[in-house]
Amino acid sequence: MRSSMLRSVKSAIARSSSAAGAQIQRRGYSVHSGPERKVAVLGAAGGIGQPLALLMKLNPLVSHLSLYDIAATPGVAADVSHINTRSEVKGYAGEENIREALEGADVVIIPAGVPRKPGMTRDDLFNINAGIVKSLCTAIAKYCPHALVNMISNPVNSTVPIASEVFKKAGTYDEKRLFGVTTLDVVRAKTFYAGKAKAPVAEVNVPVVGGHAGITILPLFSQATPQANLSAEDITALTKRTQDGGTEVVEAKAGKGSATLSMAYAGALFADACLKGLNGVPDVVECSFVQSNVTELPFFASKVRLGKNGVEEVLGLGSLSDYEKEGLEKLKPELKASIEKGIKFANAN
Ligand SMILES: NC(=O)c1ccc[n+]([C@@H]2O[C@H](COP(=O)([O-])OP(=O)(O)OC[C@H]3O[C@@H](n4cnc5c(N)ncnc54)[C@H](O)[C@@H]3O)[C@@H](O)[C@H]2O)c1
Ligand SMILES: O=C(O)C[C@H](O)C(=O)O
Repeated sequence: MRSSMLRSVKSAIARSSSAAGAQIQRRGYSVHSGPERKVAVLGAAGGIGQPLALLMKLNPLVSHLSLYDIAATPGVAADVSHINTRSEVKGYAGEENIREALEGADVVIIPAGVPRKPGMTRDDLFNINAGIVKSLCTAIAKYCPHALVNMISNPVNSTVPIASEVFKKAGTYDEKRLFGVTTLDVVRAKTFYAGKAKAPVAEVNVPVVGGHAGITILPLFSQATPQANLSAEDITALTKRTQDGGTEVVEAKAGKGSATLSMAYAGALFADACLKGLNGVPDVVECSFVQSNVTELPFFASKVRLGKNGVEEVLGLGSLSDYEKEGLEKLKPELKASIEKGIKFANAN
């Protein structure tokens, strides 16, 4: 009697843990734990940093989670560390601790820096965030030069070029290891398209190319799947909404910052893809702002195949509609200027 009860309890536990595994898979996380991987989040006490720390703690691919900020990280780390998942969590506060925070990191995610307020552009953040990114990348070059760097801090169109120049100066630059995180643009494009096309959102795919600010964000709805017969007006409205998605959130938050929760989700998805690539999972493809030959611009967001060394292949744009071709030509001058601004800053300071 007792042993049959024990058997039914055991099978109930097995059923519920496989259901939990299936749920994790549905959320887009891997269920396999894989080799030891250290992930560092710089800016971990912030609006993005905290939920991102939570999501990375839930990721079974992470064995060590390092949470760094100029202050307040011990509290975030203590809190997150109580979650009963694989990774060991450590919090580091202050520049004197950045070495330990970074040493051994496989992936470094950077959401450090100030967010926008209503009426500001991302470029208005340049004066503060450029210096923050430069100092953090100087530390990365010293303490974990082989890590994959996921740059979230805005303006991404300039902070990625800044990082590349810092790494070049330090002699550690590897274009395969530097990524501007544009996943939130893809997440938004998928959500908005699914709504308009009345398609199941989990099945929708939309590549987003270009950069990460206003018209430099170019969603390619002509390549969206599943295909839907949307009118030109619908495509224009969807494009505009994707390009203005960040501003929509900034205005709704009315002075209390920009997207944090959706960004943490997007940042966690992109970091998960980087980890899968490092672990040798085949065919991991995400859009990202990387060094590129896809256009004449030195950096450009497009689909990228991720592998054991970071970028394995930068994929081309595929065929574009006339509307998208026009958008591509329009975005180039702005994106070029933002890239040059970043390079100039890094070399002058
Ligand atoms: N790429 C994207 O799609 C995307 C999306 C949303 C936000 N962002 C950008 O992410 C950045 C952060 O946004 P947030 O809402 O989390 O801001 P926040 O102000 O809430 O948090 C930023 C954190 O960075 C920390 N910080 C500042 N200087 C630092 C330094 N030198 N070293 C380590 N940490 C430092 C702050 O202490 C703070 O905890 C902003 O620049 C924002 O524009 C990018
Ligand atoms: O819009 C912002 O300032 C933050 C971020 O770049 C976003 O797209 O939400």
